[in-house]
Amino acid sequence: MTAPVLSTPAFSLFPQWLPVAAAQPAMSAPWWQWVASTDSLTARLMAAGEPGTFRVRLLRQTIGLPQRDEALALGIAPRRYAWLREVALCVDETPWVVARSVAPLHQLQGKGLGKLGERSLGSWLFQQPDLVRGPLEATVTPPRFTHQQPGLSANSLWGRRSVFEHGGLSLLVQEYFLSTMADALGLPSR
Ligand SMILES: C=C(O[C@@H]1C=C(C(=O)O)C=C[C@H]1O)C(=O)O
Repeated sequence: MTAPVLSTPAFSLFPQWLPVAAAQPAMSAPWWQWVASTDSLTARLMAAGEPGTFRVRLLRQTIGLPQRDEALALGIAPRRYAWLREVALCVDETPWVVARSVAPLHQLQGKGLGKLGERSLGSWLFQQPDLVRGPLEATVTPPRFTHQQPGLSANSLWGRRSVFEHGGLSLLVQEYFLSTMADALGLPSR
């Protein structure tokens, strides 16, 4: 199926992020299963690969300024410092997904996220009984945070984002599915 919205030249006039339902006409059914799922992506990737081959590779964890669209998604001022975490979710040492998570610094106290290291943020999040996930949005624009690793950003097929709420913390999670994952699982190009 062709992409009625995403492939038109006018798409550049649309917001970068679309509600996932608005992107569905441009998305194959196999990709919809991944992009629109609301359960733990970590758990899904663990189940999709050979047992014991899933790993979170920490690319960067730091304190810095969020991108403008990230601040808007979190409802914070753009010049407000945030906790930034960038990872590659790997199966058998191959990155399948790259993710960037952003949380307002002042909400992080006592959460212990600084010590997460290469343990999955998703595994921690989905253990929280009061966890609420906001609406999913999708994009075809490649991630900016992997620009210095061209192999990663150039291979992004779909991106998605949503805000998790837990115990006074708002955490924006953005995940980009790479063509390496499509190749390994026999998924279509989009
Ligand atoms: C939100 C989840 O967490 C995943 C794990 C991440 C991490 O360790 O930084 C980041 C984003 C997600 O891809 C999930 O598993 O659904």
